[in-house]
Amino acid sequence: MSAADYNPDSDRLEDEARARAKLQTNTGANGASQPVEGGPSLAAGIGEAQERVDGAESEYEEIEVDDDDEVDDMFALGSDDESSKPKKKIIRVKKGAIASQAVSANLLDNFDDADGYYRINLGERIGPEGRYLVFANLGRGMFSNVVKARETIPSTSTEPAREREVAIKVVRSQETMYKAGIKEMAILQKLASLDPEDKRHVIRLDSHFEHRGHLCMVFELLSMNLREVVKRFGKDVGLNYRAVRAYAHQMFLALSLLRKANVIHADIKPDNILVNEGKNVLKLCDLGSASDATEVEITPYLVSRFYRAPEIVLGAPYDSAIDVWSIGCTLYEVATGKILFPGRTNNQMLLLMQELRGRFTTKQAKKGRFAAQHFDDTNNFLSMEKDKNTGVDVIRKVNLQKPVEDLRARLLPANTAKKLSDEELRLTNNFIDLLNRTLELDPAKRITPREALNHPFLS
Ligand SMILES: Nc1ncnc2c1ncn2[C@@H]1O[C@H](COP(=O)(O)OP(=O)(O)OP(=O)(O)O)[C@@H](O)[C@H]1O
Repeated sequence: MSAADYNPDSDRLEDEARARAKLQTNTGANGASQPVEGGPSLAAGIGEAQERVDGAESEYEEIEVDDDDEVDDMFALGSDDESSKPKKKIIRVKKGAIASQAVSANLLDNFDDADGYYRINLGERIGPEGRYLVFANLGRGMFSNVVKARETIPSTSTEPAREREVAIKVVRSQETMYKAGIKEMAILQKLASLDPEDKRHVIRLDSHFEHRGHLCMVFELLSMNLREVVKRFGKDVGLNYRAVRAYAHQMFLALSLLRKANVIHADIKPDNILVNEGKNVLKLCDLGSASDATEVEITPYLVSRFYRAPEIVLGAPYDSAIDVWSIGCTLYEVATGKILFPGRTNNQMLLLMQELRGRFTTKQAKKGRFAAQHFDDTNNFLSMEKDKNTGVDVIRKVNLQKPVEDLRARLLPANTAKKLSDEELRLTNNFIDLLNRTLELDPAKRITPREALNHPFLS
């Protein structure tokens, strides 16, 4: 499956299940919608907004914001030309106050939508003393909407006032999400304390505040996520090996930091890896599913499906090796522009994994809590399929002796190999070897981040 065809939104239902499972694990709650305790009432919120407008100075300022209707188009284009840049529009807002259009919209309505997302208006100021001026939307996930804002940093006795751009993750106003956000911040702070010089490629949290019952997390601003990079610069063919190598190196640096901190990310995928404007530096982001390696819970929906390690699907105990598996799937996608295991169900994921990597050992096929759903007593794989003629669900027994797919054949077809220089051939062979080691079905045999950093592809 081409990575460009993949629509992260099509996984929403499973994502909801995943989020619920994860929130239960993280916070002991059931993930049901509940307003944040102590969150402002609608009436109080309107009063506050009105007061700020009435009390503000009469001057207006003109602000350039993204034209909201055009934002999605930026990601739809497969090119990097001028037309792919988001369109801008100028709006007038009260200086230092909430944007007038934001107020009027909110007077008629609640501040949140039905799912607890904050309805942000471009041009709105949020944060202590309206410090952050929101001017673009960056993305929306299960837990939050993320916006781009210009921060005004007040002058000090030694430095004049200045501005910089930041990303703000506005968490949905539900108690469970709020708690998950608090946990995400604690993990980010732990990781930052172990990487004081910011050399390990994990996103930096700058500060946080509350806005109308929403936890707002302020991050360094990056340019786009890796799914968008592949779609724009390597649609269906992937990026060149120099880029793959640089990205792989940085991803394993991030993983080695997580391992040092005893943290499992549990949602690594191209969407959660951001790159800078120059596309030469990446940062691992979205630690909303992360947890301490000592407090893991067995759930078949952890990690987005295409990047989900076999031990999760089988319901076996797992550790930070699940992140290495996800990195393997991500690197394949970056190098080829195609999704490695595009399974529609957990059962199909296991079939695709075995077709490429060979059958599970008897021990693995028996070990996990969910293994009996996928294997019979004699370890035949039970592939759940639809009959091609009748469309009825059927179970096909698969007794796979050897892999039927081959990473080498996919990454180095014979006609390509002949055209490569010795150096290119060496690089490609090393990449195939690294991938094989990240995609070991047995987590105990899977390469560790430290070993990966010393692998010939990266050293
Ligand atoms: N610091 C940042 N700089 C630029 N863009 C960002 C930043 N943080 C997040 N984004 C954008 O917002 C999107 C959603 O962010 P994030 O994954 O952190 O949110 P989420 O609500 O936790 O999502 P999920 O559904 O994956 O849990 C990212 O894929 C990215 O495109």
